[in-house]
Amino acid sequence: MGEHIGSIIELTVDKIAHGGIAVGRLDGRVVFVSDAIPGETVRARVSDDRKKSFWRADAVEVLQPSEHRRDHVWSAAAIDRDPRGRAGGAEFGHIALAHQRELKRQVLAESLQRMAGIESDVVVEPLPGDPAVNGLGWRTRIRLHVDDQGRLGPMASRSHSVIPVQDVPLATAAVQAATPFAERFLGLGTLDVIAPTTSDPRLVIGEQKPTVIRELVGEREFQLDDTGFWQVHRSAPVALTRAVQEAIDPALFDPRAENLDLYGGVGLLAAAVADRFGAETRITSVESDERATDHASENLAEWLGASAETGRVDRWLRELDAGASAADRDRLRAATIVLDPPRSGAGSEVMTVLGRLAPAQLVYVACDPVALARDVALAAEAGYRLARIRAFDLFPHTHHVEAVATLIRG
Ligand SMILES: C[S@@+](CC[C@H](N)C(=O)[O-])C[C@H]1O[C@@H](n2cnc3c(N)ncnc32)[C@H](O)[C@@H]1O
Repeated sequence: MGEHIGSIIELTVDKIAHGGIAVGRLDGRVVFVSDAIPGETVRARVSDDRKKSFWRADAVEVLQPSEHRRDHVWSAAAIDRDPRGRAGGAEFGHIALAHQRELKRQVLAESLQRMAGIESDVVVEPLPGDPAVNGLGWRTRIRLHVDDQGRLGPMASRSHSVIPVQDVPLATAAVQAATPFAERFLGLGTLDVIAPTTSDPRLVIGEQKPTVIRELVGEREFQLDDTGFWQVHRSAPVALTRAVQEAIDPALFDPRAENLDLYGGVGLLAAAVADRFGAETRITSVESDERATDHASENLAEWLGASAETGRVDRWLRELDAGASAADRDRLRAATIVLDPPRSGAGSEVMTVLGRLAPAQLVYVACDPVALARDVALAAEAGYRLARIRAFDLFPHTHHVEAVATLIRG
């Protein structure tokens, strides 16, 4: 093993796998090929032959292009570059935008089918305005790294080397204009460029101390740290607010129940729930980052029944489960629980406790289709069924997709 690395193979790829990599076969062996589109015949350079069952390779030449192939939206990531020198973060940039959504749909539908036994007719919806600008200019935040000459760039898509760039076309015009491409940052690890909705763009250099910024979602303002989590697409906070509001079955919603917003960040989705169901709404937002919880407390201050607590969701739920009185359990059974976990998903411990608490409905916001499908399958073991699912292209030109699923008992 190792003797095939660097060799050029020719193959046709026929499907897309989780992670946005195309899959083909060579002499019966599965090969995961980056920068290829299902249906294409490509020449690819083998990058990993350590496993018996599959190899990895990077497309270097397209022999029979897909009708969906386009010039890459980012020259720094294009196929004419050596694979090790291609910028990461836009791995679908060579695919027509509508077809990117179709490939994301396939991955989501296939994950639900394979892991949870669910046939779904989910579609991936573009965010308003994106198709008209070919899915560019959406990132309100970028993280760039510094190379050994102090230049700025993303990591290469398949290595840990920094690829110096002169543009970041997925970023908003404000972020692009504020990015100091010509400057040198020798010795500094990272540079974040952030364009908040209420103030000028700002740079966060290395491990700089956090500064409080404000973001507008519709008419509502949220405070947060410039180093903290916020949805990246300029339209994502509004889109997810509406999607979560619509995902809640009002017939199952009880404003006086023990409603929860798990993995709550600075309270965006707790506010979405309280905004929809009014001043009486009780909801607790749970988040592990203490500073984010402090901001959430401020952001939720107008609702008397809304609060924010710092805690790891698994531990917090375990303690809730262990200490709940009969009356608490009734309020939890009547609850709507929104959860928006990181990429790894909620996982079995959290889903098991949720199953025991048996809330009326779960609204699961997911940024990873496989983690979602696994957790939907775990919820099914606890008696929940997938009542509704929508998916959104919150990350055009990447393989990422966001889904909002409603799970109800019975
Ligand atoms: C995908 S973000 C969602 C934040 C929020 N719902 C929003 O839309 O702005 C996930 C959040 O979960 C937090 N988090 C990650 N792991 C956690 C854990 N085990 N327990 C609690 N919070 C966690 C992160 O700090 C982050 O704020």
